[in-house]
Formats: sequence, C-alpha cells, structure tokens
Amino acid sequence: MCAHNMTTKYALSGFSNDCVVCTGTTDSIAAFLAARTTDPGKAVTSLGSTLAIKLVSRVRVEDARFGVYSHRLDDQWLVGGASNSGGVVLRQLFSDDQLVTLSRDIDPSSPSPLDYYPLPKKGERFPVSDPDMEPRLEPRPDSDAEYLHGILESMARIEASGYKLLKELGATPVEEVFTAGGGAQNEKWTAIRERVLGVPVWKAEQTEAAYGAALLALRGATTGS
Ligand SMILES: Nc1ncnc2c1ncn2[C@@H]1O[C@H](COP(=O)(O)OP(=O)(O)O)[C@@H](O)[C@H]1O
Ligand SMILES: O=C(CO)[C@H](O)[C@H](O)COP(=O)(O)O
Repeated sequence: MCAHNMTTKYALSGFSNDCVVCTGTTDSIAAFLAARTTDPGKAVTSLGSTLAIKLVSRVRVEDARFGVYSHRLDDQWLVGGASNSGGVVLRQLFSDDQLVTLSRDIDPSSPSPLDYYPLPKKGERFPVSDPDMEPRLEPRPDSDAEYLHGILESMARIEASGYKLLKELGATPVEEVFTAGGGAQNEKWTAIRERVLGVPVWKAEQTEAAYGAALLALRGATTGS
C-alpha cells in the first residue's frame, strides 16, 4: 500500500491537489478484506464470474502445478487460487431471475447425483491446472432445477477440493468460510456448500470487493504505509 499527494499534473485532470491516491489490490483480495476476518483458518470464497478462494494461513504455500499462491497479510499469509468455474457459467445457462426462482426448488440437504465440471470454455487454473480441461455439463436432466442443483453442487466440490489441496500443501486448515460476490446471495448454494465443505459457511456482511478496496485506501491514507 502507498499513498501520494496528487501532483499538479493530476490536478489538471480535475482532482484537487490534496487528493490522496492509494494503490489497490485484486478483486478477490479486496473481497477478503471486505469480510474483515483475519484469524488463521478463516477464509473467503468469492463467487463472482469465477470461484476464488483466500485462506488465512500461518504458513506460506506456493505451487504452480495447482495454481496455488500466497500473498502476505501483515505477519500471516493469504493462500489460495482461482478456478475458472463460477458465475459466468451460470450466466451462460440461466438468467439471474431464473437462478432465484429455480433455486427455490432445490433441497440443499439432498446431495445431487449429477457430476459436472462447469467451465465457460476449455481450461482450468485451480485446484487443477490444466489448460486443456474441457467443460463437463452433460447429461442435462429434464428439470432445470435439478440441473442447477447439479451445477451448484459440482462447483461446491471444486471449492472443497481447493481447500483440501491447500491443507495438503501445508496451509492452516480451513475452519470457517465467508462468501462474497453475486453467488453469496444464494442461500440454497450456501447450504449446499456448507454440507460439501463440512465447515460453517456464511454470507459475508459486506459482499462487494469495492468495500475492501475502500478499507485498503482508508488504511493507506491514514497510515501512509
Ligand atoms: N441467485 C444467484 N445464485 C447464484 N449465482 C448468482 C445469483 N445471482 C447472480 N449470480 C452470479 O453472480 C455473478 C456476478 O457476481 P459478481 O460478484 O458481480 O461477479 P464479477 O464481479 O466477478 O463479475 C454472475 O456471474 C451470476 O451468475
Ligand atoms: O479470476 C479472477 C478474476 O477474474 C480472480 O479473481 C483472480 O485471478 C484472482 O487473483 P488474485 O488471487 O491475485 O486475487
């Protein structure tokens, strides 16, 4: 983080001379910061266009074979990765209104027998790094609600594989997950994920990454570090 007073050059663009500019961060780190959790074992899954996980760990973990990397978070580490699965696949198949109405017919306590690997196109980054992986979204049942249930459950399995992989690579095991992004609105999906992950899963109080970016800017502007 850093903060700089705007120079005359930028003031010419319409900003005042004392406007403070702070450098930002990526969307999933910003979403993590928005959730305001810092204890080891706490994590934030961002269910936006993609599925990104960030776990607070005492141990730094890096493994390019699986698309796993760490960012420093004060004296701890934010470890995780980003899957190409996520909301963009849902948008290819359903409108946001359909996601709401179809989800009403899903019983999250009942595991879906459908096994997919939902990707928008060829290629996965994490928890498997495979540029040639093909999307798997067949067979499609007659019922759209059953189809959505199978897709949400399959994405939950990808998320669970991600957290399991981080543990196997030496990260602090996940104990609790907060959710950010558009998918956080879906309570049925949250319940499915809680069953599949085996740890408590909550919607974060602030689900917008922009809120985390604003917190970061506040810290940069007030401490200058
Ligand atoms: N009710 C819902 N259930 C599950 N996913 C949803 C729902 N409503 C919207 N989404 C998904 O949320 C995504 C948008 O979330 P957002 O955080 O704005 O994504 P991003 O900023 O990464 O593009 C869309 O891809 C959409 O499929
Ligand atoms: O897929 C993404 C954006 O579309 C992810 O948010 C991004 O790859 C995650 O990056 P980082 O881990 O550095 O926050």
